[in-house]
This record gives sequence, structure tokens and C-alpha cells, in this order.
Amino acid sequence: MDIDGPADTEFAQRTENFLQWFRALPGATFHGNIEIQDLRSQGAGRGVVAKADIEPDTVLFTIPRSAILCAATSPLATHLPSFFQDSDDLDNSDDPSAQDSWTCLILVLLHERARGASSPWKPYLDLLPTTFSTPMFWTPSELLALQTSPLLPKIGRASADAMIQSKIVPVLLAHPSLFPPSSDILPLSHALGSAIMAYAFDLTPETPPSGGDSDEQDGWEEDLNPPPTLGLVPLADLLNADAADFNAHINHGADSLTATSLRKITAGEEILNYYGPLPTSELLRRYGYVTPAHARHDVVEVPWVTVLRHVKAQVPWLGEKEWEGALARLEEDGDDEEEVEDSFVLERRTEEPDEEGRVHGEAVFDGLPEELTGQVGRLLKAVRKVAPAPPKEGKGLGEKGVRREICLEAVLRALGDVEAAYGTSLEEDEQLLAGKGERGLERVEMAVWVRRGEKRLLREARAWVVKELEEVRREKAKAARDDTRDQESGPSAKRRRV
Ligand SMILES: C[S@@+](CC[C@H](N)C(=O)[O-])C[C@H]1O[C@@H](n2cnc3c(N)ncnc32)[C@H](O)[C@@H]1O
Repeated sequence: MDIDGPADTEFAQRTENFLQWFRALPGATFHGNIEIQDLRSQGAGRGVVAKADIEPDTVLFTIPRSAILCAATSPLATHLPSFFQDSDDLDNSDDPSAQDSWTCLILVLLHERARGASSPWKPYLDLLPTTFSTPMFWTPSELLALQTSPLLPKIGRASADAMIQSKIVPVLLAHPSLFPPSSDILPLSHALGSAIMAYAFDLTPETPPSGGDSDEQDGWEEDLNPPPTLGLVPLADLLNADAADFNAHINHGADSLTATSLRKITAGEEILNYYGPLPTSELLRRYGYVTPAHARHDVVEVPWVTVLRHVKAQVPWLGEKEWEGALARLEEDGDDEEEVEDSFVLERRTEEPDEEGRVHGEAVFDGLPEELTGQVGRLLKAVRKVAPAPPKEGKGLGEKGVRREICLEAVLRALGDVEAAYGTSLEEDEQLLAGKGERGLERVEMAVWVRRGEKRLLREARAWVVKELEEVRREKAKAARDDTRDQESGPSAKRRRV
């Protein structure tokens, strides 16, 4: 996001107008030990900072629910009631013109923008950015710098355009009195959608309305909870974040939302929220920045076709027709939980943040996804059924150790392919970022940051697989030695007894 925005005086004036507006809201509170600061020199726009020490569990500010900008509070709902009924239920609708909570909020924002100075949210809306650094707005050559990152297909510019054309434009054309004609509706909707992505909250009540026992997490209990509503929460969305070391939490109460300190905050410290355990790629996609704190959540995707190619290479006695048979069996054999997956997500194991907002320990790669090893295992069992191994293969795929070795070897080679497909090496990317801080990065540098993180994870995954392979091969060699010894010493004791 480009939150550099206007010159200093205008920036400060907007902050001041917003704060005055916020304080005047009935039910709003703003703790005397905090202030909104200009953090543009740190590449972080506005932020909330402690002016004096704050004790743990202190309410930092309160936002009455009536001040939240969403379908429930917007006057648009009274003008267009049919669009706004059950918008959350329509999130999964197949009807291309059906509104969901996302498009409803874009319409709400378009309407408030059209109201100009008469919008009650004007001082708040004046703080929202209008230009963004998220990949949605990158040029094709900037996008190329992402190479083969799994982020690329998730950017979704084309699907956003289609959504705007099918769901937003028809409403605007049908209601010119609510939305004055505009020639720049596509870029405007993109900007508002991006603001929603970086600023909106899922407004979920924290306590189930049934007041039921929190242990009752079965389907019935869940069904009683209303779906979350998407809304813009003034001030709460001025909090910047740190995924590994945050100090505030937003509580969703019945009439208001409150920001509370998770621990003692000392004067000068920034009040920081938690945007969630997002991989760096997702942080960039939604929020337009990168930081080392999210590296522990990085992910890579390994396509099944790549793994399959390397599995096939290790079972050379099987012809194409037999492979087809085995793959058909794999499709048929799986139950609902064992569908044939197209790709697999690799990630590290990492701790959740503690109650004070700190994450401890290193994130480590310590295993392949069970879906991946399970799918290779099921395929190799299917192979045995369509074509037994030739005698020279011995027990072949009948042995668990053999199947595991084939799986690990195939995954190892597939990881090498995934890494090679990026186009530059990890070492080259490290070089490109050497000496660069995490703040004020250019778009291409953020892309390099994302792909470097993914390559680091790929290297860790490969190192883990290599170790596992060594272990499997050690065990195999030991079993072979034991077999030879048994053969040399004649029939086994057990058979002699018989
Ligand atoms: C919810 S807003 C927070 C308020 C924002 N700083 C502003 O001035 O409007 C989220 C945006 O703040 C910025 N941001 C949040 N945490 C950050 C961080 N740790 N470092 C840099 N920028 C951050 C990003 O631009 C992000 O898209």
C-alpha cells in the first residue's frame, strides 16, 4: 500500500480530523497514553504509539459497533434491501449477479464516497489509501520477478475484473441516484477492494450467542453462530502488525470492539496487532509489504504431476497402459478424505503466539504433508495390483521400506524441479537482497524477498528428505545384511524347529 500520501501538513490535518471525529462518537474511548503517529519514515503509514507506559489488560480504545462501516450500518441497505439481505449466505452462491459480503462492502464504500462531505464516515474515509503496492497493481515486468511463486495465480486480477463487471457495474447503472456515473469504475473498485483486503475485519462475535459451553465444538454449536460480516473498523485498522511480537488484541463485544494491551507496553513502543499466521506471499498479496516475521509461515507448493513423473521413473518395469490402470485405481479407491490432490503445500512447524503476543522457538521443517506421502503410497499399492514386479525386483513394492524410499526419492527430485523452475538460484536472490533492510523496498525487491523465502523453505525440505532417505537406506542395507546372514547360516531356527 502506498500510505506515503499527501504532504506533511495535510497528512497531519487528516489525522487530527479523524481523531476528533472518533472521540466524538457516542461510546468511543481513546486512552490518554496513546497517540496516532506519522510512521511514513519507517514505511508504515500511520500507526498508534504509546506516549507513556501502559499496564497489561488496559483498554486502549473502544469502537462502538454503530461506527463500523458495513452492510448493517450503511444507509445503502435501506435503499437496496434486496442486495443486502443475507449477503453472507450468498458468499458461495453460483449466481454471477448475487452479492456477497465483499461486493456489498465495495458498494457501501462507493456510496459513501459518492455522498462526499455528507457521509458520516468522511473523516475516516479520508485516511484510507487510494493507491497500493499489492501485486494486483504491479506491471507485467514487476510480476515476472515473482518467477514461479505460488503467489502468482492467487493475485486474481482477471477474476476481480469479472466480479466488478458482473456484480458492481450492473448495480451502479441501475441506481444512478445512489452512485453518480463514473468513468473510472474499474480502477476505483480495484482500489476499494484492495483497501478492504488490507483494512477490513471479519466481525465475528467472540462468545457464541447460545452462551454454550466452549467445549461444545460440534457441528450443532457451530451452526448456531451467525456468519462473520465484513466491516471497516475505524482506528482498529490503524494498528500496524508484527506476527512474531505484537502487544494488542481486538476483542469483538456485543456493542463495541475494544483494543486491549496483551502485556506491559512502554512509552515509545508501537501498539501492534496480529494479522495472522500468513506466509510472506500472502502478506504481500493482502497488505503490500514484506517482513522477516512472516518467513516462519512461508509455504511452497509441489505439483502432483512432478512427483508422479519421478515415481514413474523409479518403477521402470511398468508400461504406460499399466500406469493408466494404476492411476485409475488410485482415483477409484480413494474415499472422500482421500481425493487425488493436484498439489501439496509444504510448510514448517511453528509455535502459536503466546498470551502476551510473542512467538517462541524456531520454525522447523520436520515432515512432508501426509496427503502427499499417503497419495504416493496408495499409488504404489495400486501399481502392485495392476502389475506384479518382475522376479529380479524381489519383494519390490511389497515392502514398506521400498515404497517409502521411492516416495522420498521422487519428492526429493520434485523439490529440485520446483526450485529450478524459479529461474534464479537461492544464492543469486540472497545476493540481490544483500545489505537491503526490510523497510522501503521496491516492488521487485519484495518479489525477490518472497521467492527467496520459498527457496529457503525448499532447501530445508530437501535437507529433511535427504536425511530421511539416508535413514531408510541404512535400514534397507541392514535388512539385506540380515537376510544374507540368515541364508548363509542355513534354515532359520524357527524353520528347523518345524
Ligand atoms: C490495517 S492498515 C494499518 C494502518 C496503516 N499503517 C495506515 O497508515 O493506514 C495495514 C497497512 O499498514 C501497513 N503495515 C502494517 N504493519 C506494517 C509493518 N509491520 N511494516 C510496514 N507496514 C505495515 C501496510 O501498508 C498494511 O497494508
